Amino acid sequence: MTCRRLGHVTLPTSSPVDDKITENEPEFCIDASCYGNVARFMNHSCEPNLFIQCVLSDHTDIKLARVMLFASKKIPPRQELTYDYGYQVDSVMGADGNIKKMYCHCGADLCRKRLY
Ligand SMILES: C[S@@+](CC[C@H](N)C(=O)[O-])C[C@H]1O[C@@H](n2cnc3c(N)ncnc32)[C@H](O)[C@@H]1O
Repeated sequence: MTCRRLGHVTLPTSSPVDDKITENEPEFCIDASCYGNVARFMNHSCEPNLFIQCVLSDHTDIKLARVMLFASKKIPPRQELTYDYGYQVDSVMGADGNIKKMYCHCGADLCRKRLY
């Protein structure tokens, strides 16, 4: 099964002795291809009005933190909610092993031009 990311969320690895997981590799990703909530419709922007944060609420397992979005500025009514997906350019590989590119259309003045 391929893993389609809603956002690039990196959580700490479970154990330093787990040699399958490197320090910079996320252990989990959010896959909204089959199921999701309204957040699956939020687009990326290089100048977003939301930021993403992992939050612990009713337990202390950092691996199962809730991924929450918070306003980073005052957002007028009817303005699109966006966050920075946080991909590094050239960090996404297709099933064929080739680096995948996705161009950004956020329209921000300081747009980085690539999602990944
Ligand atoms: C979580 S979905 C966002 C909702 C999606 N736009 C829709 O209509 O259902 C993520 C996908 O939206 C598109 N997308 C989101 N932000 C984008 C952006 N700034 N530039 C280009 N494509 C974007 C990409 O295809 C990306 O894989």
